[in-house]
Amino acid sequence: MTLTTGHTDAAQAGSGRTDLQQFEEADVLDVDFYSFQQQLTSEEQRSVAAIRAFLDREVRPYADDLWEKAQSPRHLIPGFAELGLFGASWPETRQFENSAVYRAWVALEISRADPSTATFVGVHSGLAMNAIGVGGSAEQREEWMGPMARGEVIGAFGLTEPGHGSDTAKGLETTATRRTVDDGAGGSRDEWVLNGSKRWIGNAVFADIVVIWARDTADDQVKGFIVRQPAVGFTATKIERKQSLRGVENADIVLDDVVVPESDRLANINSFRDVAIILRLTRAEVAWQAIGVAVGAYEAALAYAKERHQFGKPIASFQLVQEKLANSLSNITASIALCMRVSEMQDLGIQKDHHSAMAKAFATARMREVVGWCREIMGGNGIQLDHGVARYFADAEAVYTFEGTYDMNTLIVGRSITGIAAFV
Ligand SMILES: Cc1cc2nc3c(=O)[nH]c(=O)nc-3n(C[C@H](O)[C@H](O)[C@H](O)COP(=O)(O)OP(=O)(O)OC[C@H]3O[C@@H](n4cnc5c(N)ncnc54)[C@H](O)[C@@H]3O)c2cc1C
Repeated sequence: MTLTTGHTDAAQAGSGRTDLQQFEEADVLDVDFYSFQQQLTSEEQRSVAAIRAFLDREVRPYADDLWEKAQSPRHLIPGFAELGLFGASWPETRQFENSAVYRAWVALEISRADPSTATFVGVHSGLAMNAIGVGGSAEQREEWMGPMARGEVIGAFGLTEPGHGSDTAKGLETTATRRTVDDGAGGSRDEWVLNGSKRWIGNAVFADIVVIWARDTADDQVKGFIVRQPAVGFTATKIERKQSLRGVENADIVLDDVVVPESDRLANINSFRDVAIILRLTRAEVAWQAIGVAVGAYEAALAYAKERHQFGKPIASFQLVQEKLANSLSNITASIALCMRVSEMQDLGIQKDHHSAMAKAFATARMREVVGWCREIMGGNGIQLDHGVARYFADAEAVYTFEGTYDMNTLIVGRSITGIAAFV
């Protein structure tokens, strides 16, 4: 059934098209409202298009199902590797020279299709590969980066502990004790003994290597260790009954006298300051992931608003629904503008902790508003997986919290404004 709104503009009457048809044809349907993607090179644009097509084919149709079953999309690892999703920022593993803005759009696209899949990729390629890329020696990079880019080795990143999330820099309790042992051939070798526990560690139940952050009992500084799996004394137990990012398999980890050779200690990590370099890089990408969550919800709500009729009209014709759609697109557009600059600053080598902290706090707060409005547009159907918004609505909560909560990122910005750290 074709509906009109009774609008009688002469030009429109001449065109013979209804208000709804004109609305459908208008370019406001494109979420890249200010054509930000024009900044990508043609090679980057082609790659984003190929990734989007893969996601539409292989991820979108199954995302709700995996979410319900609380399973990671492990079967897609070869496809992701072929598309160059792993290690795209590193010269030794990238498929072509690319910008941080390109990688950011890729993060947005994956999250737009499925935030759990984006987190799975983010943990492996962002956190674990960056830990080795930033903190590893030439030999460690040589050993791990290629196999990780090809998806032959999957990584996890173990920082958070049951008692320490926001205060890991100060509070980290997991210990690393260095010792020298007889090598059985008349010489000696150095090794480390790790003890403690970790919580929320993504991919850890099936990862081939888990980067564990622990405090050196000799100098009290945080060091990083590549723990090869399986390892004696290491257990990872899947966290069940999550209600957000269910497609990410998170684990509680126990380290009970886990022995790691000195050659598997990340050679260039000397304190938590070095860990912060990794978090700065990934935090900016999580801001883009948040935009993808908002876009996914917005697109589903927009389609629904045009289909769903109440009072004899599509609900998209009601001013209050249009306000929610307009505010959602404004939030998305403002977040993209902010995050574009942060990504450009990364390429320019001038991105600081407070820049990515502001992007993460801002984009996740705007995302949370968008998923709320989009859920509301769907009425009762908004709480059911089948209608396309509920998953984004639930997933937004974890994205708001991990890689530094909204509060902590805001306080990092506050520290840069005032020179006073409110969180020590
Ligand atoms: C789905 C998911 C995946 C994750 N994946 C990983 C992973 O792969 N690896 C990993 O290491 N970690 C991971 N995390 C952990 C994540 O980084 C932490 O949850 C996050 O840092 C917050 O820590 P917390 O949950 O312990 O909360 P807490 O630190 O206990 O914070 C609780 C509340 O107190 C507030 N708060 C704390 N301190 C202050 C302060 N000084 N001022 C004001 N407010 C404050 C916080 O903002 C928050 O609202 C993951 C978490 C989730 C949910």
